[in-house]
Amino acid sequence: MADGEQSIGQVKAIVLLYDDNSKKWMPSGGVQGFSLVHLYENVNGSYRIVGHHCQTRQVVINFSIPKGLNYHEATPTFHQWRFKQLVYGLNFGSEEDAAVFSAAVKGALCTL
Ligand SMILES: CC(=O)N[C@@H](Cc1ccccc1Cl)C(=O)N1CCC[C@]12C=C[C@@H]1CC[C@@H](C(=O)N3CC[C@@H]4C=C[C@H]5[C@H](C)C[C@@H](C(=O)O)N5C(=O)[C@H]43)N1C2=O
Repeated sequence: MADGEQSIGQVKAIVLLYDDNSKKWMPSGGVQGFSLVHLYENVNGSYRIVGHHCQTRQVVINFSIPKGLNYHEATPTFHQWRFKQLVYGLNFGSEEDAAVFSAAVKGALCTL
């Protein structure tokens, strides 16, 4: 978390990237498993989705939310979005976590 940022939501989710060649969802950072995914709000009004893998502590996602992002809820526990040739997927541990995170992202999007 950079200075001037605060977490306005955190959930556990598996962070995935879609591999167009193999047509498969691959774990971001190459290691299967859950990450702690935060939605950070910056004092400058911007938002980032940042996730750290629970075992490796790697940063597996560091995504600045652009105005007008199409955040797609494919299923109650799998949400996804496209940005610059990348497709991100969040596979949540529960429908509750998914709903909490989705509400936070949609709340952020409506301020952009
Ligand atoms: C117009 C457009 O871009 N549309 C995108 C979706 C989108 C819409 C609007 C805005 C943005 C985006 Cl991104 C699209 O359709 N895309 C983006 C790339 C891939 C895909 C294309 C085809 C396949 C077909 C099926 C589905 C898929 O991938 N789904 C379904 C749910 C299901 C849930 C969980 C995961 C699980 C973790 C592993 C695996 C499993 O279940 O084994 N799996 C899945 O199979 C997961 N696809 C897609 O999402």
